[in-house]
Amino acid sequence: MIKINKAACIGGGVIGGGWIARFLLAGIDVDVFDPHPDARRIIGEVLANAERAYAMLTGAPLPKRGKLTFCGSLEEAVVDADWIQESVPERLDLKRSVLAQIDAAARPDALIGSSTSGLLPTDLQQDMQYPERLFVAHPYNPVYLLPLVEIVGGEKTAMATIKAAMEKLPPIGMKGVHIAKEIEAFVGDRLLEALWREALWLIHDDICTVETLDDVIRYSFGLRWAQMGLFETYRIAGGEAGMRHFLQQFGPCLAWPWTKLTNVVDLDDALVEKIGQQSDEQAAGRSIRELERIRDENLVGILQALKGSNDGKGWGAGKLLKEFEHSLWAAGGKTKASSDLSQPLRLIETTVSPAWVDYNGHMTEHRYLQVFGDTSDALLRLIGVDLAYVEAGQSYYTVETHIRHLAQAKLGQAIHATCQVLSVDEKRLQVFHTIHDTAAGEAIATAEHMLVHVDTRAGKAIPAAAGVLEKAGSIAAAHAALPRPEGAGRHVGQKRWGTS
Ligand SMILES: NC(=O)C1=CN([C@@H]2O[C@H](COP(=O)(O)OP(=O)(O)OC[C@H]3O[C@@H](n4cnc5c(N)ncnc54)[C@H](O)[C@@H]3O)[C@@H](O)[C@H]2O)C=CC1
Ligand SMILES: C[N+](C)(C)CC(=O)CC(=O)[O-]
Repeated sequence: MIKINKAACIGGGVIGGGWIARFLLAGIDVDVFDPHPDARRIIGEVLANAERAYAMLTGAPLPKRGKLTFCGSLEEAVVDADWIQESVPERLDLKRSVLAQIDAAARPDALIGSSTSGLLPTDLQQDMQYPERLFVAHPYNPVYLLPLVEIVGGEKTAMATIKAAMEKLPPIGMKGVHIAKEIEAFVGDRLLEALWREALWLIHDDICTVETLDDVIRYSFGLRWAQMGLFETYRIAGGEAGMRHFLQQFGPCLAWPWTKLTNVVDLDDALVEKIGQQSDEQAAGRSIRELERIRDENLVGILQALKGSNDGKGWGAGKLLKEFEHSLWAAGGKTKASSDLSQPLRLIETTVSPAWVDYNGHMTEHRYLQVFGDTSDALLRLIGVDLAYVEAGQSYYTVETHIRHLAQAKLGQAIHATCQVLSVDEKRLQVFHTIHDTAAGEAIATAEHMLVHVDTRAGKAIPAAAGVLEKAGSIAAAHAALPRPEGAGRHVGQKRWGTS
């Protein structure tokens, strides 16, 4: 994969801030220029929310966060970047002059993406000396969670630029779609604008309030659209007769006066105030950052559900997340545990995600096994059982587990897991893991596992490779000096009634 080495973000508002978080969390250094006096605070808050979301999104080993530098000038920010993302306000004159400035200061081979929601790249590249490297990279808010980027070239954009831009998105967890012809608002915003236009008329005409309108979306087709688009959904809606039948049945309605799509509502003061008031009521006092956190939790839950769909192969944005995690394991999966073997190894740091919480309001039991499983995986990578080892046909399988629940883990709580290796021989690895409350340090749960080394193709136990045994053996030898964990070797016991 062709990676971005250094990014520059010009404009760090809603969208620029999202790009900054996306790059930094993918391990890329980012230089930022935004003259807004509160730029550092705003970007800091967006980044904090993004980090919170990523802690819930994935247990895969994220690279070390990139370095964030605020620059005093645009020129300073772009000078050594290989991807420059312009996200200044949506005004053609402003964008043109900013892009000309970027063009003059950037490396000749730098890619220059514009976040514009609808301006034509041909218009944006007018004042550039090297317009062949300019393209639209239109993202969706929040940029750090939603993977799509519409890539649109202008008349002077080189095909090599489009190709390079498309290739650089998967390593940061994003999906580029190349829009074949430039058109104002591209594809996504054309669709959103049609919906928005209609929505504004429905509020204007007092057909419903903003809350009712939003309920209509989020309780119905909004749920559908996260996993299948318009056409796949309508194919199913055509029943066994499929898409052709659907078009025959519902196509004629398009000629009926069901929409006001071609009329533009007058956003006069009265309508702005009406929508503003209804929106304030709907928000019920929640701040934008609070709303962002709720949105992010929901998006994380949806992405995780999609990752597990389709017989575990993943579906849509969930499949992309699965592939992204696979690349993270392959690249950074070499667990960086402390070399201090005089303590149990601290292997997993995570946060209790909303999708992990059950009807009792705390982390549900199978998620403990997930964290313990991740801890075993981290240990395995540490001793050399990485993706290459597994793909070559050998691995460890867990054959026995005993979990104890000692305290509760609540939503959003930071937790970490440690591992003490109890014993190792040619085929077996016995480990004792503990999940801790990171703030208080107390143990929340423990798990003892027996793992057996297998030939995965033959499906039988075989000795592990010499290098693996050597690494596991040295950890086990050091851990033998530690006190045997309280709870090791326990089974599920039951006191008899009436005995003390
Ligand atoms: N807000 C959204 O939902 C989406 C916006 N976009 C596009 O992203 C771009 C930015 O929009 P937002 O982030 O929403 O706007 P915003 O108003 O939140 O942020 C714009 C930022 O640009 C900064 N800025 C202004 N002049 C500048 C200059 N000369 N150099 C550097 N920084 C400068 C401002 O201080 C501000 O922080 C627009 O082109 C917009 O169409 C794209 C997708 C979604
Ligand atoms: C409102 N908007 C046109 C700026 C929206 C977008 O461009 C995409 C999005 O995130 O909805």
